[in-house]
Amino acid sequence: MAKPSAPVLFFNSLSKKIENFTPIDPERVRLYSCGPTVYNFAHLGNLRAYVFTDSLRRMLNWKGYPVNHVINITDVGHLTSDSDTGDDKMEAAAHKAQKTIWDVARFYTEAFWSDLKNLNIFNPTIWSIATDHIEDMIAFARKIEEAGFTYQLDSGLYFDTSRLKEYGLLAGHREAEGVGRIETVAGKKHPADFALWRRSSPDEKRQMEWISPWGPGAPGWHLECSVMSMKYLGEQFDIHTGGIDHREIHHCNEIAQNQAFTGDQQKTGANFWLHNNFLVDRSGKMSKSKGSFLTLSTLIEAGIHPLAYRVLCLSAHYRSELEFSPDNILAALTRLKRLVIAVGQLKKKVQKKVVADGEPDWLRAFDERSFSKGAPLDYQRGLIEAPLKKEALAILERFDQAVSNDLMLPQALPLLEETLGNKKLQPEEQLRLIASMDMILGLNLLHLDRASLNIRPKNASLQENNVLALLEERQLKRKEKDFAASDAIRNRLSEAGIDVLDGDPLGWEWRPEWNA
Ligand SMILES: Nc1ncnc2c1ncn2[C@@H]1O[C@H](COP(=O)(O)OP(=O)(O)OP(=O)(O)O)[C@@H](O)[C@H]1O
Ligand SMILES: [Zn+2]
Repeated sequence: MAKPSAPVLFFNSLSKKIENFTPIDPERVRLYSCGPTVYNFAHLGNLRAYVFTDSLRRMLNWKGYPVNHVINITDVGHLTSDSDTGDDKMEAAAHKAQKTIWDVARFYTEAFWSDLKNLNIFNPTIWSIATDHIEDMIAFARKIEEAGFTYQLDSGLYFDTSRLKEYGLLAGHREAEGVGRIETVAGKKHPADFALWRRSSPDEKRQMEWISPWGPGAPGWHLECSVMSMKYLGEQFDIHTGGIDHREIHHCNEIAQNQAFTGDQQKTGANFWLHNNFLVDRSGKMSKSKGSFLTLSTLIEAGIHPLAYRVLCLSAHYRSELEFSPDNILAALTRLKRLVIAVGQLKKKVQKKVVADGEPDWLRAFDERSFSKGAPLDYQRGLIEAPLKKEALAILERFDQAVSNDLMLPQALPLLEETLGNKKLQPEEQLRLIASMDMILGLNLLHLDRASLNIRPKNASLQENNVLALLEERQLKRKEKDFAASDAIRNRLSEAGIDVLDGDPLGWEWRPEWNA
């Protein structure tokens, strides 16, 4: 366990209060995050949810806790509406693409994993795939049925929410706006009741179908998260995460299922329920159902490094809305570039001073591969932080307080710049501080270099070396005071999607132009 430090506090959606976090078992924090429905590419909003869970897990590891993290992949059962109406998202996507659901699921799961890698998000301890757990789901639903919490309709097996003393705790109460909004299915006793099993109708031809005691069909979407979280993390675990759109229905239903299954209406599945707010753009919540949406590939194709999006996410607290705009993402890219260039300069100074050849040991300890399995980071922190003196420790303490206080990353992030600008610190101390903080921020600052950040926009009609040659020519014209020629070059670059930055103190002379 790391040395005494700020207590970890989280806003718990269950109590709607900030609470002190103590793990059920200090030897292993158990964390479950609702995963994506793999019927399309993840949009930037979806990815915000996973930057959040990754930061959460990194913070817990940094604080000395080992973390057992499970994320599911929903490849079955999710309808276009969170209640039990609308099309099955996976079936509809497969029909449209004229592919099998399995092919669609595999394709978008891999695309999702690739996005996570580009965002420097660690793999969880377990990826649990919904369709690998159908037998478990049937057994779980049977137990709920035997306990008398269900009723059957032609369309399937339904959960009777009136059997619970307190359904909808997360949403506020039973008739809370979210719960009351649910559209109804014919025969349901209460609008909030939900399907545990959706029976295929005789005239329906579904690609994904399993035999069950309630006829052929597919599990209701909410079932998988109860089943897989309990299977891998136990009946009551530490933290459950998801976007706030899951708070009113999906998570209320998970809790209802957990309580019916265990027979204990005090149990809530997880002690802490944490919800990230939305990424929004001018038209509101970024959403797949809107048709066109932004993905990480959209950014990369525009010449924007994916970690600029991580910087953007870190700049807002996870419980606040975050606005996406071309200006915001380009500002985040500039911030990332400035950090990378400054850390690169620092690294050169340190390497020259400490050893003539090769990296010092503590820098080698900063290898993300060695801490990507959910293990605590005590050993790495020990090596990195051991020689820090008062001034540096004071910054580290402020960083600790920010990250421990309900993951206040927008307060933690500027401490990078503060460290880099602090003249009282030795370069080595600065670099050690950055290394420690980046274990949570995940910006890969010690390994990125300036060249890797200059991604040429896909549509740019110029090659990288042409850009540089034109920039040099422009500098020459400016020196010769031939401003007409220099402006002409600027315009030419602009037409090619390149925005020239004059007077950039770090000498990063261009950035992609982008108008989404
Ligand atoms: N705009 C957003 N901002 C932040 N998180 C979001 C946003 N939209 C969805 N999420 C979260 O992304 C995660 C993955 O969601 P999932 O793949 O089920 O999305 P979806 O419901 O298909 O997407 P959409 O809501 O766009 O149709 C969930 O935790 C969800 O709450
Ligand atoms: Zn879920």
